[in-house]
Amino acid sequence: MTQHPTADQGTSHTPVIELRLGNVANGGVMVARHEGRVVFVRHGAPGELVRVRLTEPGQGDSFWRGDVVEVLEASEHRVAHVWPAADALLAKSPEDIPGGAEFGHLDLAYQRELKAQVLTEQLERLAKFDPATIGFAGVEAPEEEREDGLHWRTRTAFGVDRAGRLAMRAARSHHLVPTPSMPLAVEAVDALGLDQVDLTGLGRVEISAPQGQPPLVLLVPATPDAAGVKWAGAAANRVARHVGEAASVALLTQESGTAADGAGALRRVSGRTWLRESVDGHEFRVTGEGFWQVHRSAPATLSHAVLAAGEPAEDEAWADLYAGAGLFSSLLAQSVGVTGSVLSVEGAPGTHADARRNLHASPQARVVRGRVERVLLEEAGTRPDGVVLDPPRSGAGKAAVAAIADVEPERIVYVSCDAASFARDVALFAGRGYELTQLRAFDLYPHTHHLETVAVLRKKAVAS
Ligand SMILES: C[S@@+](CC[C@H](N)C(=O)[O-])C[C@H]1O[C@@H](n2cnc3c(N)ncnc32)[C@H](O)[C@@H]1O
Repeated sequence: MTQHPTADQGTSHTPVIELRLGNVANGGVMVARHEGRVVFVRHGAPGELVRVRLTEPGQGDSFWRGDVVEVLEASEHRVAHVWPAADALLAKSPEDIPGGAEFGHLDLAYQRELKAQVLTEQLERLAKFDPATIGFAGVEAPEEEREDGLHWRTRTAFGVDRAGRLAMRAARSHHLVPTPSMPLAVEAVDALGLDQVDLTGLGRVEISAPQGQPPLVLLVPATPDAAGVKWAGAAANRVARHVGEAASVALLTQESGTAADGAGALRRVSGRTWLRESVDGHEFRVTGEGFWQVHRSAPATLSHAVLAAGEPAEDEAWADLYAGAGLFSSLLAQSVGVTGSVLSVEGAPGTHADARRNLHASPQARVVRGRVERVLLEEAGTRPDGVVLDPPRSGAGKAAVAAIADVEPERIVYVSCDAASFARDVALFAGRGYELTQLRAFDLYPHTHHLETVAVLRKKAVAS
């Protein structure tokens, strides 16, 4: 049926059209076609017949984007949204929907099916590789998951709206939506009641809430100049008074990029500026602005998957690249023992300092701060038994893949949180003679489109 975008209920700038949705694409959108043009649609499911409000469709655009506003024929996998505030069918406008729960209207098992389809499609398209050939069995639940997939985020970042309220950004927008409650976060986050505090003067509120420990509330000024820091300081005092001893409060006063870059100056307001995490009896200090896995089960789930994939053994030499606070390095150090070695490489200063402390009692671990691609240049010819890499969402990229391939590890364990950059890097490794031999995927971001993969790459056997 041919339909032209039509004005809908007086909102002439946001036309609504009827579409039959096709497959899921990377980013959690469904692909549909309208008069030959591709439309990427949020909040739907494959096969559904829906009415879609287009987002600023230009006649010259090669594709359009839109949001489901009404479901005419529903998928059998559609359920009541787990977070009513993020339900596109209840919202007045897409600008009123906080981002970060774009699969919340689908049952959990089906969310995992869609994630497996995206991973397969990315590997086929970017690496010309069919993961079924190595027995890829779909996306697994994390260890210790709740049936409803809620309350898993131990790290949650909020914005602050003009009225000084706790807020989250709408997806693909700068619009801030007041967010007094966040059901994907562990319960300790809502329990702080920061929606009752005037946060004027702050630009960001990052809450880290490890299990069994008081949370740390990290506050970032709305503007980084001296006046902005003063305003933020007053807000930080209000937060500290409100939470009392239930949480620590710190102010990040100088930023470069994100807090995880660790380049900021962390000022203690109350309590302490760091957290203690523990995994399988290993204790980790994590500085306020440092990296730690987000899902409460992620550190254990991923550590176990990495050890099972790489099988590090006594006496072996391993490298842990993009090592964060040393999560995998610690477990590798235990596996290789004092007669083995682990090179642990992390770029962010605060997180690197954490790794140094966390690996202090492991003389077999060498903790180096620097960019992976640079540090590995100095390791040429070392030929480690294994390398673990866990890069940020953008992946390792050409230079780091080349540097890893140059040291010729026997096996590579690649941990990734992005299907597209992972598939691109698999293709780069293939160009250097490494092939994918194992692949597991974990649903460490329930109700979002994200997933985590743990893969093994090995040098292809050369035919004699
Ligand atoms: C996804 S985290 C992984 C951390 C760790 N494996 C864990 O599970 O806790 C990626 C880490 O890589 C660091 N990083 C990003 N780019 C880097 C680079 N080019 N060289 C070294 N480290 C980098 C970040 O600071 C961050 O700590």
